[in-house]
Amino acid sequence: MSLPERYAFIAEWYDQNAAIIRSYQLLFYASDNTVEMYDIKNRRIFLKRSKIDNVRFEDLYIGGTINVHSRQLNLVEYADEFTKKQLSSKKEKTLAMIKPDAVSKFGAIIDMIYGGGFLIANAKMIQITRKDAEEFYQEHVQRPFFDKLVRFMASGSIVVMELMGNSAVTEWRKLLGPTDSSKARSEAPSSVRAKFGTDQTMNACHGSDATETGQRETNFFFGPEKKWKNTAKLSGSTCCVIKPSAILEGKAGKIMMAIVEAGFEVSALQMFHLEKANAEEFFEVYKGVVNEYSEMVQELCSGPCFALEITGKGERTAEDFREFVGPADPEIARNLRPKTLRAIFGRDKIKNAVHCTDLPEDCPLEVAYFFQILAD
Ligand SMILES: Nc1ncnc2c1ncn2[C@@H]1O[C@H](COP(=O)(O)OP(=O)(O)OP(=O)(O)O)[C@@H](O)[C@H]1O
Repeated sequence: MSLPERYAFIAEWYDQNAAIIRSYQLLFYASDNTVEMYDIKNRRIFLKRSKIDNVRFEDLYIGGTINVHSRQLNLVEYADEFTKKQLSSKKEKTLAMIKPDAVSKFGAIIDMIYGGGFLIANAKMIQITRKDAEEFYQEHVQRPFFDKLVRFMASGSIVVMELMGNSAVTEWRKLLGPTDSSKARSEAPSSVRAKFGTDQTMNACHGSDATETGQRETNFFFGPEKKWKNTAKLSGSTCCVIKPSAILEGKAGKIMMAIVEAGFEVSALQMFHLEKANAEEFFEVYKGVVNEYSEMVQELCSGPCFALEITGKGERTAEDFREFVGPADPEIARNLRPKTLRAIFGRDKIKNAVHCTDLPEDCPLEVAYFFQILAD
């Protein structure tokens, strides 16, 4: 199907130096994936029509963020009727939740989500209370399984995700399969619940059941009203960041699976859309030390990244994980340490799949940077 020519959005950028929000009209030409921008206030062209590597048609939706020349732009509105008409029904939002029984399989589930063509716009691992679960599942309060359900939902960590895509609500429910995991195994054997569900209550994942529910439920977990406690331990752990290019290449779920298969535990997880200033601050120790510092910063803020807190090997966690990640240059890794993460998933020195904390003494700082300072 050939896509219509031009989509228009209002994009906002928070200019930290001037401490003001600047607004732009952003045009995306689908025929050649080029972007053009106008500064609305000054009525001037801001960016001549050009190709921006990491901006794809899939990333353009209201509430989404894109990175144009190290500026993180928030897409806040459609800028014309054509774009609104074309995209509002297509770019649907839904809540996906990995329930406590399947949290250990989060990598495989995230891999199925990317494989299913969804975009993950937001994600975090949290622990909810029984009261939160009662509020979330209030429509089921009269059902006989209510007590069992809310007890189960508060029994361990969960991962909540905002999925975007064409008919995301229906498509995600299709991928989930029937509510009862046994029925899923007989009727939809390749579904998420068939593969990872246990029974009728412990059925691996949740999905919103209608467009309005998708809006309400994503707002419940990602809106401004509630604060959620992440699951980071903040000690005895190390930090891993799955870089934007690896996510773009669809490798995030596979990287997570490999980490767990190697015997590590992921005790916290969150998706971040880093501003350039944050990426610079996070990589500060490499400034003036590593030649590729600017490119590393550029890569880290070029799109969403996943921050993971890694535990599971006691006092050896930091060193063992560093070993498992392998040399910074994937080419060298492929020659010397072919089983390491970077050898398998890295592309080049900058797009080397993951960052991990180098020195054990920096682990608490790096973990805290994501899970205390940046986390909401
Ligand atoms: N008959 C039942 N016995 C036990 N638990 C049930 C039963 N029916 C539903 N549940 C639990 O309550 C949840 C919500 O039920 P609902 O009918 O909304 O199912 P669903 O829409 O397939 O699942 P979800 O809303 O979690 O995506 C189910 O996912 C399951 O965990």
